[in-house]
Amino acid sequence: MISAPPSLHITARDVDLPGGLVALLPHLNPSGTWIRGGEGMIGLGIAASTTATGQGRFDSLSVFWDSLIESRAAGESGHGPVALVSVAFSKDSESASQLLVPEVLIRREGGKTTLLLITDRPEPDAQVLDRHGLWLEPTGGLRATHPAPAADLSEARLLPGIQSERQYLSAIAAGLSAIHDGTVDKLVLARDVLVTAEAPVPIGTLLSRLATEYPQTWTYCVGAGPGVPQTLLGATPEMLVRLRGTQLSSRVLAGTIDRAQRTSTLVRDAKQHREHDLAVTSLLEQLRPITDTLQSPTEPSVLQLPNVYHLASDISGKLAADSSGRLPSPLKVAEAAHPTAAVCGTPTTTAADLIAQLEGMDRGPYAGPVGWMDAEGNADFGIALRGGVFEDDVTPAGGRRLRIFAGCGVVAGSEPESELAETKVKLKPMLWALGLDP
Ligand SMILES: C=C(O[C@H]1C=CC=C(C(=O)O)[C@@H]1O)C(=O)O
Repeated sequence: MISAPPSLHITARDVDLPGGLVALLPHLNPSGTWIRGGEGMIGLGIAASTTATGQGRFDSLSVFWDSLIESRAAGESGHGPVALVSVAFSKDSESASQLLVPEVLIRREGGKTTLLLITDRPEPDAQVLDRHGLWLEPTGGLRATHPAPAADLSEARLLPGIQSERQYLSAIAAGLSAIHDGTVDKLVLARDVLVTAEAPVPIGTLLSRLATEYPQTWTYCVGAGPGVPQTLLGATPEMLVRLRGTQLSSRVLAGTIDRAQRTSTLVRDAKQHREHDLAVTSLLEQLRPITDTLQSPTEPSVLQLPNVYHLASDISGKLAADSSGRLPSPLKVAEAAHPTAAVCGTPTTTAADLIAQLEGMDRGPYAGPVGWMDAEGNADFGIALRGGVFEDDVTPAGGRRLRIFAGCGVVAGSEPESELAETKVKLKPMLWALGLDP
């Protein structure tokens, strides 16, 4: 854990980024990203960071963030810092929840690009940019100083994870028994697979592949860089909470078919709707105490991704202020919303206990909140799905191991073999980005 610097120096300027964020990614080694449809942000380096575990992980990250915002050098640019955050799924996880403030943030919104430099001491801008492989032309164009590294994934191999496919099928069968005896109504069971790469895996390249192929999703990364406990990355289609001032929105997904099938199969399937409705209900119940209004559509729509179709409900609402007029902080809202029955089950606590028993693994940040927040209380927290975690050991040739996760909602009527097949389709984006699913 790196402690907070006493004050951060922030400079901001508009820049030109002719090729956009995604084209720049392969040239860089990001410490964080959040990109969708070419907009969002790339973070480089780390100006401040912290980690937390346990029941109080949201609170610990919040306390660090509040003190960081308060102690920043005021008035330099009118811009506050931005933090990239990932929170472990479970209070019992050994994996660290992370908050990091990048030293360089390239942010693109509405076609406009802003460059933020956030340092713990005054330093020439050119020096900071050079450290991260960037150069700012006198005319305002932001350029990469290095060519993109070649990604040699020819030696990448796919290995079984903690559970074999057979064990996963048994876990689903056990989950179905718990549903039949009335212990739970829904349970989301996940499994992992392992990818080993002999050569280094350029993270910027992986992220740019995901962002290009899956533009409807949020391409996320938190933690790449020296001194950080883990690197989490992926491309999630699910938004836990998006906050803009008092406005809140969420995209709940649950109910899935392979893209090879017809959308009508999904729309007409009562089991898929039950699975979806439980996820929507859980989010609404969890957000109700901290909101003044909440609206959800009467019927879900169908979200089309290159690999799957999902039932989707876009929820919107207004945050409630407390008696002193203060809105809940972004991490408080994420904590209230997490975990929904899209990734846990119904009832939540019983489902979480069963998940821990039946999956036999630590989910780490998989299915936890991931995203960013700014000093004004705006935030995007997605759910860390369709992604994986780089393990910290590196082979002598610079090779890495990446653990990738996928899960499925199990309700009465679910069939273990179909759920296993669904996890394979959900693993596709990451495997494809790694050159393992041509
Ligand atoms: C748990 C995952 O997906 C969730 C989100 C969308 C659809 C889901 C489903 O149909 O089972 C899951 O609830 C995952 O991708 O690992």
